[in-house]
Amino acid sequence: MSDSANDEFVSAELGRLRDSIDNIDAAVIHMLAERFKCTQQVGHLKAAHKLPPADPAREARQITRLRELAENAKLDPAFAEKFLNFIIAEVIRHHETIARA
Ligand SMILES: C=C(O[C@@H]1C=C(C(=O)O)C=C[C@H]1O)C(=O)O
Repeated sequence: MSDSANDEFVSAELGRLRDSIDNIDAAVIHMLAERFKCTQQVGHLKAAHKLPPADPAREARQITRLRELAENAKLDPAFAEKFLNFIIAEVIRHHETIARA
């Protein structure tokens, strides 16, 4: 293959893969937005019934489940756990804000 044909192939492949990455990123954002809509409702329910913002037992069950899902999907389970903990920390922050309001 000539250099210029090779450059064209590489740039078409990069474009094709980046189009998929952009679609996946959009799906992740939409799914996260839906998740936060649910967790906001949980926050209001907890505040109305004087329940604590965090539920460590529930979190432990989610982490076990997500690590297993990650392993089956060939995703690093440590990364999956860090990602879930990052999201949960933000949810708990929201719940604390709702409880104070
Ligand atoms: C959403 C909840 O509140 C918190 C946030 C969680 C989450 O984002 O998944 C899980 C447990 C709680 O610490 C819940 O209790 O279900």
